[in-house]
Amino acid sequence: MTASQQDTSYSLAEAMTYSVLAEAVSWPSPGLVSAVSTGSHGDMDIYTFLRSALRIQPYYQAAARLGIEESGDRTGREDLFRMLQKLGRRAEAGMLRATGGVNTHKGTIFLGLILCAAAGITSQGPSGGAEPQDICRLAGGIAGSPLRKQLTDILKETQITSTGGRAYREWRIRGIRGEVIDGFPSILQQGLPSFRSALDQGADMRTAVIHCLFSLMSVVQDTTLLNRDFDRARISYTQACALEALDRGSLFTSEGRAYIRKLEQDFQLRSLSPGGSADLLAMTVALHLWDEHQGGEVCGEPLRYVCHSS
Ligand SMILES: CC(C)(COP(=O)(O)OP(=O)(O)OC[C@H]1O[C@@H](n2cnc3c(N)ncnc32)[C@H](O[C@H]2O[C@H](COP(=O)(O)OP(=O)(O)OP(=O)(O)O)[C@@H](O)[C@H]2O)[C@@H]1O)[C@@H](O)C(=O)NCCC(=O)NCCS
Ligand SMILES: Nc1ncnc2[nH]cnc12
Repeated sequence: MTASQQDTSYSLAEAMTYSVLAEAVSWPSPGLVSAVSTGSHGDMDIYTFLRSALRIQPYYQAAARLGIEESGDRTGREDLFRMLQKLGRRAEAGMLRATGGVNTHKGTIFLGLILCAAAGITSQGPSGGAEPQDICRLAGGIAGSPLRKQLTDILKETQITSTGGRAYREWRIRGIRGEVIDGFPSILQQGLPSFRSALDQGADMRTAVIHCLFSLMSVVQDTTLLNRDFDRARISYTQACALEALDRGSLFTSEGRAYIRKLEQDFQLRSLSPGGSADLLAMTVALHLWDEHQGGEVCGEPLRYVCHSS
């Protein structure tokens, strides 16, 4: 691997880690952990997320390197996914050591490794491109087939342990797997447009991040919401609340901000935590930063949007 390719893998991973941290610290985020709240969680706070995100960064870089290497010798997408799975399990083990056994970023690891690998591949293309739609489509190409097989296998299992697996068997809700299989429609159709629209209106990073969160919450089939109470109405309720927040102007109006403050209390009372939307939010920010900087140095120099919020 050349020095330039090493630099690219580092920059991709740095932007991904920045995005995971930006998601975690931003507020108000009903039910989620932030810099000012532990949301619906009694077992983790923002410092748990800081430790977890920094532990995961080397695995994001390793995934980007796998993508860069794959783009050269074409090891084949099934082999690449198998290597990412092994990396994902090691990253999860590292996360659990860093958090004392708490699941902060299981979904963020899964999504981030696949997207970092896809971004590694596109970075080696003729244009060195980092177009979000190209990266998301490629990510779906890497993981789609094995994930569709996982869903088929779930229907044959007698003992389903994971929430996502149960949701698929009971209601055919595909959750995180569906997002990847379909090439991240929630990000491309909702998350990225709302994030960029907020930034273009002059919003600071925190405001744009939270506006994007509500945009994602309004459409995502987030099976995390089923962890505490396996009732699919929790998904539709969360989507309806997010839509209402957007209709009232999101963080851009006093009415929207007042409604969101009420949601924070309501989600804690109902023990709702939209962790899946939080994962997709982090991925949205990373795709935006990659596109802004075409895989070059992202966080090492003042960014138009990041320094805007400083
Ligand atoms: C492929 C897997 C990730 C699938 O895992 P699983 O079968 O367990 O599926 P789910 O339970 O449905 O989802 C797992 C996590 O994925 C996030 N998520 C859920 N829905 C979506 C969605 N629609 N879009 C995107 N992401 C989604 C979510 O993760 C986040 O929430 C977790 C924190 O919330 P919390 O409520 O605290 O969760 P818990 O602590 O578990 O509950 P409590 O104890 O607090 O009550 C955190 O993980 C966030 O990231 C879901 O939790 C899995 O099979 C897998 O990882 N496989 C191995 C690795 C692999 O295959 N890698 C391939 C390439 S890397
Ligand atoms: N900020 C956050 N709070 C709770 N769960 C999460 N999963 C991902 N980000 C999260």
